[in-house]
Amino acid sequence: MAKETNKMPDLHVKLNPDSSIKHVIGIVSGKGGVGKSFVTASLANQMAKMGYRVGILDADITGPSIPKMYGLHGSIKGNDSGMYPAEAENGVKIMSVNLLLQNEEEPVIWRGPILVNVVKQFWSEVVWGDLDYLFVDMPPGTGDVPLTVFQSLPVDGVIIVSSPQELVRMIVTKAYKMAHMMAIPVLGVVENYSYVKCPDCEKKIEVFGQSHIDEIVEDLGTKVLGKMPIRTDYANAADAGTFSGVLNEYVDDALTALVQLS
Ligand SMILES: Nc1ncnc2c1ncn2[C@@H]1O[C@H](COP(=O)(O)OP(=O)(O)OP(=O)(O)O)[C@@H](O)[C@H]1O
Repeated sequence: MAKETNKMPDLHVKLNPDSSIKHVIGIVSGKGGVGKSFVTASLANQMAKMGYRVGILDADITGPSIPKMYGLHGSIKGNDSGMYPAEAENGVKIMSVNLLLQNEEEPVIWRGPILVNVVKQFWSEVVWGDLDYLFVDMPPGTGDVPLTVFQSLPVDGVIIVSSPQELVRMIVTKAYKMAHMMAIPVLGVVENYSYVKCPDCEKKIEVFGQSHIDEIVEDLGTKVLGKMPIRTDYANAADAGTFSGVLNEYVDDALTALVQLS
């Protein structure tokens, strides 16, 4: 009789043979619209500026916003080795379903198993080349795709993005616990929309109310890696497709955590 074992099966997918990736970082959030893609792209830009070779795997298949932020459209080429990611002006390599669609305004209405396979293919069939950091922009929540990324890719750590709102404790805790259950280290939390600075008097106005993130991270045993204000100049750059020129100055602690992985 076969011996019973408690060991979980290894579901890791093989990386494309023409690629080598030193660190895989998941950017997650418990709920939508908190600025996950914004934080992903901000970290990618800063790391690229520091001289690292950086890519973004857009795993937010049904709500992809990364290509538009960088002004990229349907430019994916392929050959027998695989698909080649698009390259932003600052050298960040990007793979997203929006770059594969003939009409990027067509909605992606795919069931979970198909979404999951696309994410795996973005790992196994994309010729990323040599990268120091691959950022995975996850869909919000704790569904099929985040689960697949955690099980199939060698994720070194996750950064949770949140906003200062009512339900934040529950939402951040869920994202934290999911990573913990998958044995993936949580590098910390970036709070977005923390405040807006009055252009006349420089006063910080907490539009979404007082932040509780410091207490929440302390309870969880993790740390705050940045508090980002609402910045219309950054938002305009994202809308204009010129985000590669944005060097977000509020994520320094996240950059330090990333560099320390090396
Ligand atoms: N700090 C900020 N200042 C100004 N605009 C911001 C900021 N953060 C995010 N935005 C804008 O808010 C919108 C939502 O951000 P983003 O797409 O990054 O959210 P998301 O969490 O990835 O969304 P989804 O859950 O749909 O994937 C975008 O238009 C983005 O440019």
